[in-house]
Amino acid sequence: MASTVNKTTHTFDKSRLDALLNRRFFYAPAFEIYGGVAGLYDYGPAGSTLQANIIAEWRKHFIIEDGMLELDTTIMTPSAVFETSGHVARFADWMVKDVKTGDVLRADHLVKSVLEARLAGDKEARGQEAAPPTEDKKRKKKAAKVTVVKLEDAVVQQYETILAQLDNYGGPEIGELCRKYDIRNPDTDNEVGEPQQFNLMFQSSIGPTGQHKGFLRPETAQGHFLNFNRLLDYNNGRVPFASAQIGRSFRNEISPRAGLLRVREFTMAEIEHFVDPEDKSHTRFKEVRDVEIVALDRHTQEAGNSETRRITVGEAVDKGIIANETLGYFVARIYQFLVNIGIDPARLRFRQHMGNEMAHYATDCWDAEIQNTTGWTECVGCADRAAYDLSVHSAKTGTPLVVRQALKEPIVTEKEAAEWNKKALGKTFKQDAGTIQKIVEGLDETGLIKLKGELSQGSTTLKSEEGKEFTLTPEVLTIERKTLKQSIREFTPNVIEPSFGLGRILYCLLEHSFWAREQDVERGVLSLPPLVAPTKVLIVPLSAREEFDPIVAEITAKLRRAGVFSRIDDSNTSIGKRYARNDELGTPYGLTIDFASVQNRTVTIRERDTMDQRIGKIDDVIATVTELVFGNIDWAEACNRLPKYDGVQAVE
Ligand SMILES: Nc1ncnc2c1ncn2[C@@H]1O[C@H](COP(=O)(O)OP(=O)(O)OP(=O)(O)O)[C@@H](O)[C@H]1O
Repeated sequence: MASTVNKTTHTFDKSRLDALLNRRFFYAPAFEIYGGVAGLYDYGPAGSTLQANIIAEWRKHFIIEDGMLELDTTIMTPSAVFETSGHVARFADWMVKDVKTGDVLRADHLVKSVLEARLAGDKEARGQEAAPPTEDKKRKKKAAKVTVVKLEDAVVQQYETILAQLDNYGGPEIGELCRKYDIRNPDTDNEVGEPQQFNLMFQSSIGPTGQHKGFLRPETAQGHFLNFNRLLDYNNGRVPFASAQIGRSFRNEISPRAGLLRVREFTMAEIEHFVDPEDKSHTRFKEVRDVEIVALDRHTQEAGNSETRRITVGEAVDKGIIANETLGYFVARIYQFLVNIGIDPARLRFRQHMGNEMAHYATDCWDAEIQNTTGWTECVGCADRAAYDLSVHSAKTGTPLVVRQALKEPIVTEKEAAEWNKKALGKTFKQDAGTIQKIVEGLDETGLIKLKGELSQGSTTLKSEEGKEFTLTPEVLTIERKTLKQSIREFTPNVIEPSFGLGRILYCLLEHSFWAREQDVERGVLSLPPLVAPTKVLIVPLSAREEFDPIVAEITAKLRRAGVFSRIDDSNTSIGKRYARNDELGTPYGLTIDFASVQNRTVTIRERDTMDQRIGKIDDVIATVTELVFGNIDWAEACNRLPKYDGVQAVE
């Protein structure tokens, strides 16, 4: 970590952060000069590099560390794929319409915002917020239409229970809540109609005829499943293995109003870990057993509250709170990744899905939620999807998507088996022969024993699905007990899926990193860790005089060779202003080049958060800053190596 600095006195101000992100072009509404489109954003240089650095760390942390197989599959997907996966029927959210204006709102979000606003109004009425409201609180209050009204205790309790269980409700239940609690459109105060489902996929057509329906994918997962056989082959036919993909996804969100937290086009990073359904242990689980997370489990929420507990991943798996080791392994690795890139661990929790919230086929699901000014937001989903996806694609296409495993010890079993006299079968039953064989193949052990008994008495009668009857004799069919040796085990693997939304993570990281110095509240500082900061080192020559050029060139080249991304700021403003500008960009270190640099070959290094400055010989400072950037040392260690700069001294 770079430094310790007291940022606690600073009150977070979202409007200042938004202004900074816009001013420094981290991101901005797309097509702005055409009026923009809700839920579409462009990233500028700082935002793009920040995202690229988060992705680079993601690749290192997951793909390289666990030898995952990387994929890049298509976005445009034929309709059949999403019909089979269930997206065409079920990838939908509930929306409600304002009965007078026709404005469309996402139903669960409406209930949440209205009830939260009422609870905030109640809290204020009860005088629990003694401190005078800050600008930010006033702004939020206005946006959420908070009116200060004290509620009955029982009503407060009901609202809290509803909010804890909101993700568990379907459309009809949400409709009932709207009526029961008089939930209206906050913008107009009009009533809203019954919730209706709205499919979130963007539809398109492939080719000029318009006959081949397609969709822009709403997640990258299907590309992994459809390539399963090739991936399995690439992995020498063995499971477990994981595939990973980083790419764009598209969702036609109902009313995206939360900046990067809810957009219509975004970058996802997804892992599909294929595992034997009978053995979901993980060989590296012991390495993460002691990782402690804040967990909000299913039972707590279903009982109507939101109390969390600290628990190690090891204990959670041992007690069956997290379903299996592989899921636990990923929960821990997700925690480590998010904290490494700078997410505040005090504002990170893992929330388990409730029964109704989870897809019907999933066995367990945990969301990494990050707290920000809008509340707790799911940023990573981590689900055990069982064998659902591979099974449905296999059934639809007739392509087996299975693992065949040679058994160490063959399994020997005794079974009743049908023995056909094919000639007699064909002669007697002609075109019905196939149907008859199918009926017998479909019988279980008990059915075959029954048949055997009947045949031993002379004949048996079978009935087809259509109700046609066939009488069989021992001349056509006999049932015999046989010893069978099975040396191959065939199974459909289960899938554990961690799914990351990079925009949500990036935005929460910006919120967690943002603060302002007491002496300069107008400007902000982004305390991004060097690992992800867009620029690692700012090179600041005292002025644009030519005599500094050779040293600037030398330092730039040496940093480049060391793999440290730097930028030069030789603009015509004071050094203080140049540093302030780069504090806003999150640049962790600055090197100042002045006349002493030319005379004595010294430079000063400044740390962003403390503004502490140290001085040293050029090569020593470059070596130190390189180690700082790569996280090998912290600022305290840098201070041991380099003396404090008091503004005048030179270094021998
Ligand atoms: N509209 C969106 N904008 C930005 N990121 C998104 C959006 N929808 C999903 N994501 C990201 O993709 C990840 C995986 O998607 P998933 O389908 O689990 O989300 P979800 O449960 O549909 O999210 P929500 O309930 O918030 O709509 C999420 O954890 C999130 O980070």
